[in-house]
Amino acid sequence: MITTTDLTKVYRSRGRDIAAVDGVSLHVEPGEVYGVIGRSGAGKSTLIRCLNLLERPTSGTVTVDGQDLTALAGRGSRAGRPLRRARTGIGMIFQHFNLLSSRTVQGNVELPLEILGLTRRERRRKALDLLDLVGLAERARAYPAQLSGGQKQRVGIARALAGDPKVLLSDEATSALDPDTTRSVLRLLRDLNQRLGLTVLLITHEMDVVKTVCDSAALMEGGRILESGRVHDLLATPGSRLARELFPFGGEAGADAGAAEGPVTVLDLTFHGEGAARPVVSRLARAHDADVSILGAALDTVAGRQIGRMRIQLPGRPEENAAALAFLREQGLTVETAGPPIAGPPGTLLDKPPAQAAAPDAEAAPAPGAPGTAGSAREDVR
Ligand SMILES: Nc1ncnc2c1ncn2[C@@H]1O[C@H](COP(=O)(O)OP(=O)(O)OP(=O)(O)O)[C@@H](O)[C@H]1O
Repeated sequence: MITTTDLTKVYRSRGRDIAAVDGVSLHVEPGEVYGVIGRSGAGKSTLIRCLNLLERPTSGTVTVDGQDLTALAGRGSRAGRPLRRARTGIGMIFQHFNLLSSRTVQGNVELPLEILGLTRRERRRKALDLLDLVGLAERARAYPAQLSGGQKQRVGIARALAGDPKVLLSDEATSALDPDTTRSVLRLLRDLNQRLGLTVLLITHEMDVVKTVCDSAALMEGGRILESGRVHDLLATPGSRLARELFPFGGEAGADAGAAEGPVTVLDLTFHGEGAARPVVSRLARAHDADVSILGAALDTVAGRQIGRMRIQLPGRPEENAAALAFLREQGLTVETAGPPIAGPPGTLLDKPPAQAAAPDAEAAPAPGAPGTAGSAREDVR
């Protein structure tokens, strides 16, 4: 539904060129919720503004619903007619809602309908339908100042849907909202995505947003995409920074490992699926007479599916534990041999260089299983 090819946006500032977006190639499937996550300055806002040609890219292409927008003339408010028409198929919502304070809720939703040339009656009917869709029909006559943040964002969403778009772009739409309101707005986005078949591309600095609502995600840094893919595939990818950020292992992973005598093997296990818990670790201990230490564990729901992660330690070098690794893989777990124990709080990996290329020793395979303790906390990578 959205494809960018080698998209680049260079700003010239104080005699220096800044590549805010640097060769980004993304592919967003129809009907998916796709999150681009990164810290402040990563280039997310510039990227999203290039997608609907609010900013004209320096080079590269943007195709939305089969149409190459970069081939159409103009940008921002100076877009030519074909680009303006194409833009009606792309709704956008903003962190600070961007509502007109002098207009009622209904008036705000009617604004794009006026521009589209609907009659007063058509506008009224459509605006009320849209407000109903976002659960705000009874506040149609209120003014923005009389609404909560979550209600304002719902108005923003209703307004963004006025042109019956196939694509909704969300520019940090929940960043100004508290966690409960964030969840309810994300639920609404997911609901609209499913009911209307709407493709949603959102940018965010909050891992929790990706974890709650995204089917796919990309990690952006320094204008580039470092990693991207389906969230569940990323969770099964050894060395994935996004997976580690999305779902840290929990506890003080690695805290005890340094105390071990002699060489050890530290393994990161990922359990997929919602089947009954299988006591894989105790079976491993029995079958291989292994002294297994659990260094950290967490169970959580990511993109609607239950996932468990666990870090364990076995005595001996990895080559001495080959049979144990094979046993774990036979159980359908994704197994990654961790390097030296990783200490430090979750949420710090985005500050580090990209992960090494995937180690060859892990496989994605759905399997039931349920390790340890509570899920991870909200992660803010800004
Ligand atoms: N109009 C501009 N002129 C010059 N530099 C710009 C302009 N807009 C953005 N930049 C620079 O491009 C880089 C990316 O900025 P951008 O706002 O896209 O990042 P971001 O990930 O959205 O961060 P934030 O969440 O803080 O908005 C930054 O270094 C920023 O200073």
